[in-house]
Amino acid sequence: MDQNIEGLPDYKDIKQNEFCYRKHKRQKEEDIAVCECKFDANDNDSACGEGCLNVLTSTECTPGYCPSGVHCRNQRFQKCEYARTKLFKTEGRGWGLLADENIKNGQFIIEYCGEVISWKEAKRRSHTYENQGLKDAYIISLNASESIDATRKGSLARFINHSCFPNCETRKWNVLGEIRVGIFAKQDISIGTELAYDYNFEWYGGAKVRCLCGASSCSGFLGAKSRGFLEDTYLWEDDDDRYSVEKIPLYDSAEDEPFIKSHTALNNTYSEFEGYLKNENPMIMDDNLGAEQQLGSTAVADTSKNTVQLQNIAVGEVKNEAKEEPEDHPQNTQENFSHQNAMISRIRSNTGCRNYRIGPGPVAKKRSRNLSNGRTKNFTLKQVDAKYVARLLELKEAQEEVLHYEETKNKATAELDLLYNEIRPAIEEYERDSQDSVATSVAEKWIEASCLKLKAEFDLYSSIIGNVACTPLRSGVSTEPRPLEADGDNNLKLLTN
Ligand SMILES: C[S@@+](CC[C@H](N)C(=O)[O-])C[C@H]1O[C@@H](n2cnc3c(N)ncnc32)[C@H](O)[C@@H]1O
Repeated sequence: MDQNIEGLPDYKDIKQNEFCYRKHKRQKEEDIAVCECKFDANDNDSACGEGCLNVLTSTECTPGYCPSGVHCRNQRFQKCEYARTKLFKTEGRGWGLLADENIKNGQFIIEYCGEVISWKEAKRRSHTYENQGLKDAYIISLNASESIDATRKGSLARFINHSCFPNCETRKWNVLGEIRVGIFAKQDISIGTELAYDYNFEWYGGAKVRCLCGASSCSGFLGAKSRGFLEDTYLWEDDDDRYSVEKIPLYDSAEDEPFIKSHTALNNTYSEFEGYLKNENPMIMDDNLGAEQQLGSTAVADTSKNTVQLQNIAVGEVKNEAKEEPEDHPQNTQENFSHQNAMISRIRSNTGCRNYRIGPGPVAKKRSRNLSNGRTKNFTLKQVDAKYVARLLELKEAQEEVLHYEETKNKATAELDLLYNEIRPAIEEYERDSQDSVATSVAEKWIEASCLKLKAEFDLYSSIIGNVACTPLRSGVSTEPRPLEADGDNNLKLLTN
C-alpha cells in the first residue's frame, strides 16, 4: 500500500495479525476440518464454494488437507484475496475507504488486521492512546479475552468508517485455528462508493460523538442505540420518556472535540471515571445487547468496548478489573484518562453461525414483556403444585397420572441442571462474549435436554388441566386459591398444607 499519501497518520501496514503476548496457535492435526469437496473443472462451485462444509461453518480450508488442493477457493484470508479499495479523505470523519472496483453482495473485502492483544493490554493501551490525544478508535474485540489493535499496525480495514445504514459487515472466521475478522459486503457495492459497517458502539460514559454517516436513519451519535446512551439521555421516570438533549456535550469527530486537557482537567476526568467505575454513573449498563461485537478507544471506540467494539470490554468487566488494578490509573499520574469516547463497537457474528441462549433452567424463570412505552418489564412465572392438585382429585388413576408426570418433569429438570453444571465453563465464556457461538455439540445437548424438560412440563400441565376438567374432585377439599410463597429461585409456589 502506498503510505506516502499526504497527511496519512503513521502506522505500519500489515497483512496478517501480529501476536505480541502469545504465539499463534498451532493447529493439531485432529482439529483440522477437512471438507468433502471434489474439484470438477466444469463446476465452478465444486472446489470449496458455497456448499463446502468448511465455508458453511466459517472455517477456512487448511492447505495440504483440502481435497480440492490448489483449486480450493476457501483460503481467502490466508491468500489475502481482498477487493480493490482506495483511501480518501472524508468531510469530518478523517480518512475513509472506497471500493475501487464493483463489489458483490457477500464478497470478502478485507481482513481487519492488527496486533492481537489481551483484554487487559487493550484496556491499558486505550488509556494510553487517550492520554496521547488519539481520538480515533482502532481497537476491536476478538473474543472475551482478546482484542485486535490496529492503531499502530493494521490493514486498510482500519480506515473503514461507521455507518448507521452500512453496506458492509464484520464476520469472524476460523483460519488455521485462530479467529480472524473480515469485512464483507452486505450488498452489491459500486466502484467509488465509501465502505462502511455498523460499529455497534456501546457507549458507557463521557462526551457523545456526533455520527456523521449521513444516513437518513442515522441515530445521531456513535453508540446512540446502546443501552448506556439511552439510559443517559432519556428520563426513565414512569410515563416520561422525554429526550434530555440539553445534557449532551456535543462535538463533531473531527473539528470541535474539546481535546486539550490540562492537568486539572485530567484529574477531574479521572474522578468522573472513578465515579463511573463505582457505579455512580447512570450510564452503566449490563452486557445484554445480543450477538454483536465492537471497536474501541477513547480512543478505543469500544473503543474499549469499542472493540469490533472497536474494543470488547464489557462494562461490568471494566468496572471490576479497574477495581482489581488501581495501580493502572493512579489518580495523580499521566495515566489518568477521561472516558470521552468510551464506547465499544461490536462485531456481528457470522450469519452462518447460530447463537444459542443458554442458562440455568431451560425456560426463563422470568419472562419479559415489551410495554407500550418501549420499556421492558419482567414477570415471574407461577409454578403449579402438582401434589396439591393431585390431592384434590377423586380418582386414584388421575392422582397417579399427575404425580407420574410431575416426577418425569422433576427428572428432566434435574438432568438439565446436571448438564448445566457440566457445561458451565462453556456457558460462562459464552455469556462474557455473547457474539461468540457456543460449540454446536454443547448447544445440541442443551437443546435436547431443554426440549425434554419442556415436553415434561407440557405433559404435566395438560394432565392437570385434563384431570381437573374431566374427573370429579374430592369432596371436602378446598379449591380456593391459596397464598403463594417464593422459593429460593424466586418461583412462586402454592403453600402446601
Ligand atoms: C476505525 S477509525 C476509522 C478511520 C478514521 N476515520 C481515520 O481517519 O483513521 C474509527 C474512528 O473514525 C471516526 N468515525 C468513524 N465513523 C464515524 C462517523 N460515522 N461519524 C463520526 N466519526 C466517525 C471516529 O473518530 C472513530 O473513532
